[in-house]
Formats: sequence, C-alpha cells, structure tokens
Amino acid sequence: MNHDDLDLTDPELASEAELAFEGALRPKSLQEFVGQSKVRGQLQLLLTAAQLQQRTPDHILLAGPPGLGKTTLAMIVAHEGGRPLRMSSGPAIQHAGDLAAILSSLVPGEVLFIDEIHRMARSAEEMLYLAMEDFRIDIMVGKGAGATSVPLDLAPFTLVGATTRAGLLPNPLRDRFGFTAHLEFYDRGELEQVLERAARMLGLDIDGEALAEIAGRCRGTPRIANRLLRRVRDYALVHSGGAGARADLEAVRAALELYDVDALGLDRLDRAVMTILLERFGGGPVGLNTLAVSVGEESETIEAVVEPFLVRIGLITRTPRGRVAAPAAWRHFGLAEHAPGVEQALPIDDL
Ligand SMILES: Nc1ncnc2c1ncn2[C@@H]1O[C@H](COP(=O)(O)OP(=O)(O)OP(=O)(O)O)[C@@H](O)[C@H]1O
Repeated sequence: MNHDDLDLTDPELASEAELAFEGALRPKSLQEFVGQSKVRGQLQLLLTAAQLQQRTPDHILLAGPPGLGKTTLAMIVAHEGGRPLRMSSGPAIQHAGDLAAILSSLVPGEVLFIDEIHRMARSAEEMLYLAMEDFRIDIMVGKGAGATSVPLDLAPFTLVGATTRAGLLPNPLRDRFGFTAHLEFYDRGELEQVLERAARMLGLDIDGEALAEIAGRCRGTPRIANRLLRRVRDYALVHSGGAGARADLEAVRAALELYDVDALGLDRLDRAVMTILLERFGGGPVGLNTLAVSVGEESETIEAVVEPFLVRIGLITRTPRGRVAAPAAWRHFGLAEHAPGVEQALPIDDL
C-alpha cells in the first residue's frame, strides 16, 4: 500500500512496510509490554499457574479497539510459555471444515490465535465449543440419512481469541474462555514509553516535548503512535538533508500538520461523524445507525472503532436516547453550541 493511501490515524489500516516494522517493534514479554497493568498482572498469574501445574493455560479472550496490542499479547502468551503459535482469523474460517483442519493439526500445548473471532462462521463456532471444553471435535462423515459423526481427539491447546466486539460473541463461546481481558486506550505517559522505545529502534533522536506531542495525537493507540513516529522520522530525515534524524516539537507539529492529524489526533472518519452530529443534528441525540448511514460507514465500524475513542476523550456521550455531542466537541470544532438553522434530528432508530 502506498503511504498516500494510508489514513494515518486509522487504527485498522496497516501498510506492508508497517507490518514489518510492527513485527520488529513488538514486545516479546509481558515485562516489556507497556501499560495495561491490570491485564498484564492477570495474564501473568494465569500463565504462571499453568506452568506450575505443567498444563496448557486456559483459553483467553482479548477484547478492545484495534491497535491496542491484542496480537502482541497473543504472541507473548506463546513466547512466555515456550509454545508454538498458530495464527488465523474469523473471516478465514467460513466453514466448520476450515476450523477442523486447523484444530486437527495442532501440536500439544500450541497456542491458537484467532483474530476477529466474532466473524467466524456459526457452524465453526459450534465446533469450537466442544474443542475448547473437551479437546475433541465431531467430524461428520457422509451425507443425508447415512451421515455419521466420528469423534476426533485433539492435542490440548490454548485458544487466544481477539475481538473488537465482545458483545457480538454468543454466550456459549464467551463462557468457554477462562479469562477475558478488556484492553483500554493508553494514557499519555504509556504512549510516551511506547514511542521512546520505537524511536530508539528507528535511530531517531527526539526530545521529550516532541514525544509528548505525538503521544497526545495518536488516539490512545500504540499502532498509531508508531505510525506517526515514522512520518516524523521521515520529516526529520528529509529536513536534515539526510544528515541524521533529529526531531523537536516544531518538527513534530510541522510533520503532523502535513498529514492532517489534528491536535486531538482525530481521523477523517472521526471528523466526519462529529461534523454530522454537530452540524446536521444540532449535537443530537441521534441513533447509531442514522449516524453510520450519514457518513456512509457500517454501524459496526462506528461502534467498535470510532465511538469508543470519541467517548473516551469526552467529545460524545451515549444516552438512552442516542449519541449526544459534549460541550468540548463544539469548542474543538469551533462551533457555537446548538447553532441556529440546524436540521432537525431524524427519528431515533436505535439505542
Ligand atoms: N503495550 C504495548 N507496548 C509496546 N508496543 C505496543 C503495545 N501494544 C501494541 N504495541 C505496538 O502496536 C502495534 C499494534 O499492536 P497489535 O498488532 O498487537 O494490535 P492489535 O490490538 O492486535 O490490533 P488489531 O486488532 O488491529 O490487529 C505493534 O507494532 C505493537 O508493537
């Protein structure tokens, strides 16, 4: 993917170069993993207990917005226990047979990571229940009246599921995870630590003020922090005439302005949602589906990717009657609250 096509603050996008860079940057142990201290403590306990009892750790569900470290944690779970890791994703498992092929080839103790587990086919989900509980699956042989089910024992494994929408998982699946970790957006101090580490690895000489500025504009998300840092590195490199990458506050501001990353780090979609909410609906309340249709996006994306961050930074609130813009939103967009002449909100479609 070309950098020009990449929305710098979209936590779901990643270019090929970026994926390679992410791989190099991924912390390899819980100790190196920055932030999420509660989840880290919980995971450490779960892994140590399993090690003491010489068994495979319980299944783990990682829930939270994109780019907060779910894949990284899955890799750490495997790495800390010295176990092999198999990676797959919900959209790649469209039939029970796809899952059967993966499960039946796992080696004892293997960690199976399924990203976007909420997008797996229903028939596969049902197969997974039995596999998680009894390390067994039933394979259907033949068709129609002559079909029989043949049980197949599996090697004990640990499933690590990742989802941006824990609420979409059926209860029987959710209940089979021994532990659910809810990942939170990172605070500025944590993001500065992520950035400091990445800057060292990139060979970028950057001061504290400059790091703090990037930390404030990356949507509380390490993936975006690392991405912005790379653009700042490019800027610093080019402006030094290739002499060496050194960035200060001024360079960071100039680089991020060039890439349209505003002071709060809002991306195009965030801005589109906020502008519609403020200008067309007079600040709300407005239903999620109406908002999604108005910006031409799936309501799932608005709910899982856009909204959590806007709520977290206090630009919108969720009320029983719909989404409402907070006073800070009017200020950030330089608009007078409940500006005259706004269209009347459409009927509230969903809550
Ligand atoms: N706690 C952390 N400390 C340091 N770096 C981190 C941390 N969390 C994530 N990162 C970095 O952020 C990038 C994205 O992380 P990761 O791929 O694990 O996110 P994710 O939640 O799995 O995202 P997605 O669900 O979109 O795949 C990686 O480069 C990783 O190194």
